[in-house]
Amino acid sequence: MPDFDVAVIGAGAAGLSVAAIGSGLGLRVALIERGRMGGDCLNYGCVPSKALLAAAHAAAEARRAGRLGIRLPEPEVDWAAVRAHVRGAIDRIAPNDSAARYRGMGVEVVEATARFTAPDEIEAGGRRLTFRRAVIAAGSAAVVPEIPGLGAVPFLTNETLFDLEERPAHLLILGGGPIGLEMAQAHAWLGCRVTVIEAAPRVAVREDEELADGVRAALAADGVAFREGAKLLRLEPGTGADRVVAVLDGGERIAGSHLLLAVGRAPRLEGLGLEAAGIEAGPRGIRTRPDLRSVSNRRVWAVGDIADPEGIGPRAFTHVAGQHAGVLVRAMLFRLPGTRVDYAALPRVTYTDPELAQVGLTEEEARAAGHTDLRIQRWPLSENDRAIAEGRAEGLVKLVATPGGRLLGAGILAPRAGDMAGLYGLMIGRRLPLSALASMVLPYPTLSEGGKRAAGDFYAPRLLSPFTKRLIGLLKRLP
Ligand SMILES: Cc1cc2nc3c(=O)[nH]c(=O)nc-3n(C[C@H](O)[C@H](O)[C@H](O)COP(=O)(O)OP(=O)(O)OC[C@H]3O[C@@H](n4cnc5c(N)ncnc54)[C@H](O)[C@@H]3O)c2cc1C
Ligand SMILES: NC(=O)c1ccc[n+]([C@@H]2O[C@H](COP(=O)([O-])OP(=O)(O)OC[C@H]3O[C@@H](n4cnc5c(N)ncnc54)[C@H](O)[C@@H]3O)[C@@H](O)[C@H]2O)c1
Repeated sequence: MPDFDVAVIGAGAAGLSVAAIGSGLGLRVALIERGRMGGDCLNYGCVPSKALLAAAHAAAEARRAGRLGIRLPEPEVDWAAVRAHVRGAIDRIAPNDSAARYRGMGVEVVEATARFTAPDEIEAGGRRLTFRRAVIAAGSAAVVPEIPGLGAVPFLTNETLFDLEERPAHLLILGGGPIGLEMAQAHAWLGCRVTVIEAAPRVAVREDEELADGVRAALAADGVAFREGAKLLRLEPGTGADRVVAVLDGGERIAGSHLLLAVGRAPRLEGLGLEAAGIEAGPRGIRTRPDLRSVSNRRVWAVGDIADPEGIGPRAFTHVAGQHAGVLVRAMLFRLPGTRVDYAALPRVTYTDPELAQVGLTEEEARAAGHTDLRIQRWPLSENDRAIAEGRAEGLVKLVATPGGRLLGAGILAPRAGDMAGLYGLMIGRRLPLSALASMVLPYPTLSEGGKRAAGDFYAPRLLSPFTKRLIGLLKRLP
């Protein structure tokens, strides 16, 4: 008889969900965590980054109130108080993820590093735990790339950025993905000089180009400097307050006070003892089947940032960790056949202002997936009454649909775009046609009307066609 029905490695978003559901279903669950309960999202990711953005946003709102006729003095940024706000947000949520709460649920929380010692055994904190099923939820960590000179300069990652005691005078950010862009805008709004160095031809390179251009323009207006398509040759120690110098191909030298690495994430595979348990993994994570079961050890499953279902690489989001937990419970515990991860309606949001939300496929992704004939429906916020009333009319809703009106993807560039994303996820997931959105009654005036107008436009050519006009001509003669 194994010690545990389920042994979970990692108490981040993914592991916590699995442990809570498992113990709720009456299973004997061990949850092993070597660091802070709550993992990256709570301690070094979503929560501190959104808390910092909220503080920065308040400063930005004060500065731009002038567009509405309200002139305020330049806001004073109290860095220590901003940090206290960020810490306070983490502390407020932490009890939900705490060891005490999970022990109260009946979970055996082991505060130690876990490593497999056999296909059905884990060693943690000097204990050997046998299991019926193991779930690897060890997450991912910031990539520290091999750049000449990196070892000789101080650098930050998401694990150290939010603990900075002093406000950076000039923050150099390597990488223009969601972390780089969110942190660029937050720090610019908080009064730091910011330069983003991006190797790809443009920042937000995975996002729809039209929408990404809008994000870049907004950040540039906030004072963020960009070097796109830049090759960083080496890093050198600087002098005085400028502690880091980035030397680019072409000779440009950019001196900054701090350097943030935001060049992607790597699965935390090291030290897990995967070989001892015969668990296959690659650079993108634990190789699993679409139902998240390891391809090589039937007792083992993987969820969250560390899982690589079908070799497509991780989708590193907290909501994906939650989705994985749901799939795992159906496949591993209820053994429902056909259960699999499905990313067709997956949302992702870059929480800049305006936010960039994408649900399902971008136009480029849809074409790459073999949809050669697409209908692209756009609605600019400059045509949205609420956006105009609020003086925030830069942005766009862009729908990607089949010629028959099936929605494949929706991109939104707008304030709080993420809050509008759910509707499109539901449409794609339930295969609802654009007519469902076009005929929906939405409250006026709201930004969400933009999507309805974009969907309505899809039917406009048919509605206003000569055939319809002839039909109306006939119908009007009826008594
Ligand atoms: C700056 C930043 C901002 C982000 N913002 C967002 C956002 O706004 N929205 C969003 O959806 N996602 C966001 N993310 C992504 C999100 O944080 C991750 O997708 C999510 O945390 C993944 O959860 P996880 O449980 O897979 O891994 P993690 O949260 O990384 O948890 C894994 C846990 O496993 C533990 N562990 C690892 N190895 C071992 C071992 N051998 N033994 C014991 N314990 C171990 C680790 O200590 C860790 O606590 C952000 C990420 C970052 C870095
Ligand atoms: N809002 C959110 O949901 C949110 C926020 C932050 C992070 N995340 C998750 O975390 C993941 C990681 O975020 P990220 O921004 O670190 O990674 P990313 O992989 O999304 O972006 C990294 C960027 O760095 C660039 N890059 C790579 N090497 C470089 C180099 N040597 N020099 C210059 N640029 C280089 C890449 O071209 C890319 O544009 C995201 O993909 C996402 O899944 C989500």
